[in-house]
Amino acid sequence: MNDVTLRLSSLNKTYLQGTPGELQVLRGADLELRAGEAVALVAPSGAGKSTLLHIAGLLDTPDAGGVEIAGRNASGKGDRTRTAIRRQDVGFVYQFHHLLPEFTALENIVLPQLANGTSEKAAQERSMQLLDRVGVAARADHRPAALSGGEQQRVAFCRALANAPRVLLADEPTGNLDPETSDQVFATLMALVRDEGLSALIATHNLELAARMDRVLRLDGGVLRPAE
Ligand SMILES: Nc1ncnc2c1ncn2[C@@H]1O[C@H](COP(=O)(O)OP(=O)(O)OP(=O)(O)O)[C@@H](O)[C@H]1O
Repeated sequence: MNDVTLRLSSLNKTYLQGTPGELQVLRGADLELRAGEAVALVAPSGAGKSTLLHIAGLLDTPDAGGVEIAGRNASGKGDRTRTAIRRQDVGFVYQFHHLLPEFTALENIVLPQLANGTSEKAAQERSMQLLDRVGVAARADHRPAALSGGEQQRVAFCRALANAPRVLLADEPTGNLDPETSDQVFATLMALVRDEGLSALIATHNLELAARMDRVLRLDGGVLRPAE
């Protein structure tokens, strides 16, 4: 059985910049993320973590190499296919919550489900279950500005998982929180990842958090290697 939910093969990415010209960020990066596995991605600032996550989540394209998500090959596919794969099987979490400010916490989680064809009733139920799991159900009707930083990030996790993706990609998901809140919110994220049987690739500068995951990979010189 093929239980690889995210496969990155020989990814290359070069940015064209003014001076000195070209910057090669990825030089043959490979990754196999298995079902239910949480993997930390560590690297110095500017090494290419966000680039790798954007390519893995089909928000950007590599110059060469392949991306396969939940058994579907996205390489060389058009925007419609890539968007469909992304909507169904990829959830994103960023350092900042990026919730829509004019909608409530609940609505922020319901909306991506409606966009994916889920009925309003089912979307509401799933959203309330997720909010309950992260301990923010009592704040369902609050807008993001009326939530604490930790609560905002918990709601952002729920939104990322709204459509029950197979793969979660997170870029410094607790990087904007104070250490104590970061610790608690990270524990909530890991519990969600485990409950949902997700595969997660989580970029972090925090080596203590990285050590709580199943594996730690370092992005170094444009390739991924197991961290020492
Ligand atoms: N669109 C772009 N055009 C040109 N250069 C870019 C572009 N996006 C990123 N870069 C450069 O590529 C390198 C890698 O950027 P990236 O954001 O992937 O790094 P990162 O490891 O996520 O960094 P950080 O930890 O600081 O967020 C950086 O030197 C950055 O300046």
